[in-house]
Amino acid sequence: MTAPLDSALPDLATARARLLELIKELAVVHGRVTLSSGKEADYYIDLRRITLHHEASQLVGQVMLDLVDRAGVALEAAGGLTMGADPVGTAMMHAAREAGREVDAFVVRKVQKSYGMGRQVEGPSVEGRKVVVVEDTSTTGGSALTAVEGVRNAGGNVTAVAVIVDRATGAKERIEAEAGVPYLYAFSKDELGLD
Ligand SMILES: O=P(O)(O)OC[C@H]1O[C@H](OP(=O)(O)OP(=O)(O)O)[C@H](O)[C@@H]1O
Ligand SMILES: O=C(O)c1cc(=O)[nH]c(=O)[nH]1
Repeated sequence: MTAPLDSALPDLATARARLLELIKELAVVHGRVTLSSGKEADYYIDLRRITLHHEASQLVGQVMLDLVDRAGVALEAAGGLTMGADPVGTAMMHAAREAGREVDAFVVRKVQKSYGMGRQVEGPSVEGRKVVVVEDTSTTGGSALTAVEGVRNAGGNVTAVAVIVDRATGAKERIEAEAGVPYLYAFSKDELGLD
C-alpha cells in the first residue's frame, strides 16, 4: 500500500526556497533560443516544467498568492494569456481555497472565440471584479499586456500583473507605463544565477 501524501502546506520561506531550487533544477535551459517576441536569448526558463509539476505547482500557488498579498493588492480572480499563465492562475485559486479564501481563475484566449459564448476571457465572469493578471515569465511584457486588455474589455478591474520569474528585459517598465498597474515578480533572474 502506498503511504498517503502529506498534504500539509510548507511554511512560506520553505515553499519559496524549494520552488527556487526546483526552477533552477528543472526549468532553466542554457543555449541560443528564439523567444515569443522573435528576439534571441542565451537562456530559456521553461516554467511549464514547474507549473505542471506534481510538487512545484502547489508551491507556485502559495508563493504567488503571498507575493500579491504582501504587495497589498486585492484579488478576486487570477489568470492570464493562455497557455503559460493558465496553471499559474489555477495554482493560486487552489492555494487561496486552502486558506479559506474565494479566488477564481480565468483564461484569456489569444483570439476571441468566434462561436459558442464568443468570449476571450473564459471562466467565472471577471466583470466588476478585482483581477490579477499572471504570467509564468515576462520578456517584453507583450503577452501580459494582451491579457490586461482582454480583461479590461470584459469589464475586469486589473489590480496588478504578477509573474513567477522576471527576466529583467523591460517588462516591468513597459507594463507599469502602459497598463498603469504594479508589476510584481516572485524571483529575479539574479536569484536564478542568470546574467
Ligand atoms: O513578455 P513576452 O515577450 O510576451 O514573452 C513572455 C511570454 O512568452 C511565453 O509564452 P509563449 O508566447 O511562448 O506562449 P505559450 O504560453 O502558449 O507557450 C511565456 O509563457 C509568456 O507568456
Ligand atoms: O520570451 C519568451 O518567449 C520566454 C522566455 C522564457 O524564459 N521562457 C518562456 O517560456 N518564454
